[in-house]
Order: sequence, then C-alpha cells, then structure tokens
Amino acid sequence: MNNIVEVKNLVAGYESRTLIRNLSFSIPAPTFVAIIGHNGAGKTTFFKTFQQKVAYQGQLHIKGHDLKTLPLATKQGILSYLPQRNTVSFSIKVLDLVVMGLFRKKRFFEDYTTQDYDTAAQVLAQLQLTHLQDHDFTTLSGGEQQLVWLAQLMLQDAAINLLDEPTQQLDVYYKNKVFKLLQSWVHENQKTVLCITHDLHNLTTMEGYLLNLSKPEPILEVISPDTVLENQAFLEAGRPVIL
Ligand SMILES: Nc1ncnc2c1ncn2[C@@H]1O[C@H](COP(=O)(O)OP(=O)(O)OP(=O)(O)O)[C@@H](O)[C@H]1O
Repeated sequence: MNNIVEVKNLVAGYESRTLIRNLSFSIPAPTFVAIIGHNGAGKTTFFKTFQQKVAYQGQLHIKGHDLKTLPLATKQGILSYLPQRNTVSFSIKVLDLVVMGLFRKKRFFEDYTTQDYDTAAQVLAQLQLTHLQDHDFTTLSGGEQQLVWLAQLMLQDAAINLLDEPTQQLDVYYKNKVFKLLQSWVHENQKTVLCITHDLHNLTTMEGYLLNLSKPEPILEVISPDTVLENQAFLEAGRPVIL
C-alpha cells in the first residue's frame, strides 16, 4: 500500500539557512500529526515545501505521487492548506465564504446550489457557528474568522490537510473543541491532518504522532501524556541558536 505521506531525506530552507535537515518519515494510514517546535524552527517552511513554494532536496510523496511531478489540479484535490493568516478585504457573508470550499467540485461560473449551502451550513453547525452564518465575515473577531476558514477547509474534503496554527487565536473552549473535531475527522472521515501548533497541553488526549522540528533529528513520536511532557520540557529547556 502507498503511504499517504512520505518524506525522504528532505533538506529545505532559505539561501544560506538550512532549516530542515535530512528529514524522513512516512505516514501509512490516515492520522493526526502535530508539528511542534520553537518559533523559527521551520514549521511553516516545511509546509511550504508541500506547496512547492520553497526549493528542496529529497522527496515528498503524497498518496504515492511525487509532488514535483503531480499536476496542480490533482495535487489540489489531495492536499489542502490553511495558512496562519488569511484575509479578506471585501464584505462577504460567512456562509458565502464557507460554501466556496466546494469550488473544486464546480465548473467555472457554475452556481452553488441549495444543497451546497446546506452542506456549508452543516459544517458551520458542527463548529457551533450557525449564529454567524449571515454575518459579514470582515466584522468577526480573529478567532471567529479562524473557525470560518477551518469550516471552509473542511468542506474542501481533501485527503491530506496542512493546518498552520489553526487554534492560535481561539479561546480555551474552542481550542479543545477544534482538536476534538480534528480527531473525529481523522477517525470518521479518514483524513490525514498535519497540524502546526504551540498548544501542547491540548495534545495529551489526542491520538496520533508529534514531530518536533526543534530536535536535532526529528522523528514521528507516538502521542502520549509522557511524550508530550518530554517535548514540552525539551522546548522549555532552551532554543538552539539558529544562524
Ligand atoms: N522567504 C524567506 N527568506 C528568508 N528567510 C525566511 C523566509 N521565510 C521565513 N524565513 C525564516 O525562516 C525561519 C523559519 O520560519 P518559519 O516560518 O518556517 O518558522 P516557524 O517554525 O513556522 O515559526 P513560528 O512558530 O514562529 O510560526 C524564520 O527565522 C524566518 O525568518
């Protein structure tokens, strides 16, 4: 069976700075992977390699395809990305923004149907955002906007989802809720979620792996209260000097 994600001897960074040094791991089945590490460790850069926005050596395979040779449309159907910050500079209703997650299933200029809007509303309900669905997105709080982007990403329905700090601006209730939702997304919808996070204490109850990019030789570690604590202590003990 093809691995869902396979990273082999990955080396990436910027000009004179190598941030990812010879990283290798594979994910054989849909799972949750928390990507952790100090500020500047290269977590977002790692995601940028998947988007081909940073030059890299080594291999990145998704569902058995080399990312370098995969046509864009196929890649977009397999891989979704939620950036750390996403902005909209025009007024748009929350439900209209979320339904756009279905764009890959539409032809150019094809309208969204009532059924599409119902699907979008269901995802908003899962995130307890129904009361905001007719609001102007630009008037929402930072945390509410983050949840709306997450709803849109869930609607995209890709097999592999790269989330860059999706809980950064959320209150403690929503942090917990979003991690639980991601867990059920993996179990019930067979999604693979790679999630950059600094919210280590939310990880203790998760099932999956963590990858600490601050460690000299990062590997997938099975999440347990002990591994989370060990990694927390490692990160608190100090930062490597990154030149
Ligand atoms: N285009 C670029 N050119 C040069 N250096 C860059 C570029 N983009 C990012 N960097 C640097 O690479 C380092 C890693 O950045 P990256 O965004 O991957 O960190 P991170 O682990 O995601 O950090 P954080 O937890 O703060 O989000 C940072 O020091 C950053 O300044």
